[in-house]
Order: sequence, then C-alpha cells, then structure tokens
Amino acid sequence: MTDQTVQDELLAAIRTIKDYPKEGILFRDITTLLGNARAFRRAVDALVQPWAGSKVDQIAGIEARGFILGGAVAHQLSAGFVPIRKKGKLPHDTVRIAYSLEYGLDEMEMHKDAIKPGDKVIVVDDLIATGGTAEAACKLLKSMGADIVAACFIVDLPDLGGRRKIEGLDVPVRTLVEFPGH
Ligand SMILES: O=P(O)(O)OC[C@H]1O[C@H](OP(=O)(O)OP(=O)(O)O)[C@H](O)[C@@H]1O
Ligand SMILES: Nc1ncnc2[nH]cnc12
Repeated sequence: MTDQTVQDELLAAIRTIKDYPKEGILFRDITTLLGNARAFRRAVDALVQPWAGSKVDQIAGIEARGFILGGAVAHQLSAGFVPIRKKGKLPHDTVRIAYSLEYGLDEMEMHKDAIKPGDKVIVVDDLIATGGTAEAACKLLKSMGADIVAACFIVDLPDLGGRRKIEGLDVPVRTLVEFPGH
C-alpha cells in the first residue's frame, strides 16, 4: 500500500464524471491528475518504487491512458516500451485478442516481434475495473513468451473484481488508490 498522504493527494487529483461514457458509469478521470505536476510525479514514483534498481526489459502500456503512464514508467526504470493498441493501429505483423471492459467490447493487438521470450515485462494502465482489458493484455504478452513481473495501475475499482482476475493469471497487481463502488 502507498503512503496515506500520497494516496490522499492522488485521490484528490482524480475527477469523477457521472454517466460517462454510458449511463450508470462513474468515470474516474485521470486527466486532472496528469495536469497536476506534483501528483503526476508522485503517481509515477509510487508505481515504480518496488522495481527501482531491478532489471525490467519492457513496459507494456495499454492504449490510450496506459501510454502516458507507461512511457514515464519506462523512462524511470530504463526499460523499453511496448504499445498494446486497439485493433488496426499497428503497422507490422500482430497478435490480436478480443476483450470486454466495464462499458464495452473491443480488440487489442501488439507486434509479434515486440517481446523476446523470457523478457521481464510490467503492464501499465491508469485503471483496473473488471480487469478484462488487463487480462487480455497479459494473455497476449504470455502468448509471446513474456515473463510478466507485475501489472500496475493508479486506480483500482475493487468491487468490479479486476485484481482477482489478474492475480488468477499468476501476475502480481500493484495499485495506488481505490474507489469503492464502481
Ligand atoms: O478493467 P476494465 O473493465 O477492462 O477497464 C479498464 C480499461 O478501461 C479504460 O480504457 P478504455 O478502454 O476506456 O480506453 P482509453 O484508455 O482509450 O480511454 C482504462 O484506461 C482501462 O484500459
Ligand atoms: N469507471 C471507470 N472510469 C474510468 N475508466 C474506466 N475504465 C473502465 N471503467 C472505468
């Protein structure tokens, strides 16, 4: 768990929007955190803290919000960055998987040559809700032979069960703050 002061600061920096993108969803908007230099730095520092000084080969960032954090995390850990993108955006040969998330269905893909078997990889995204998105990303990475060290998120929506889904794949989960409910 993160220091209480840091948690309070991160929670205060995240904006909640009701009924976006669909009625009944409480959307946890991290753009306000990203726009707050101190909160952004604290979030990235807290995310990487368990792996500071250890060897991580690649950060796999999930489009789109996972790109913003994943790039910063890769820089901090001197690791490479692998984009996991929504379908149709990557130019070379890909592996693709369908998935569902709190408010929809989609497909994601990654380049076949982005990971070498045995690479130590950390998955990064802003938020885990049902875990459908992160589960699909972990399955893609594992199919390419990645050794997934952890999956990291700023926000956990614990009542939606995502953490359990990812831990069920034998991937440790790191989150910084929680919003009960959904
Ligand atoms: O745990 P889940 O229920 O799968 O939901 C979590 C995912 O939902 C959001 O992404 P979204 O698909 O809205 O894409 P975006 O980052 O492009 O806005 C979020 O950034 C996670 O990737
Ligand atoms: N409630 C939520 N807020 C922000 N992003 C999400 N992705 C899935 N559920 C979400």
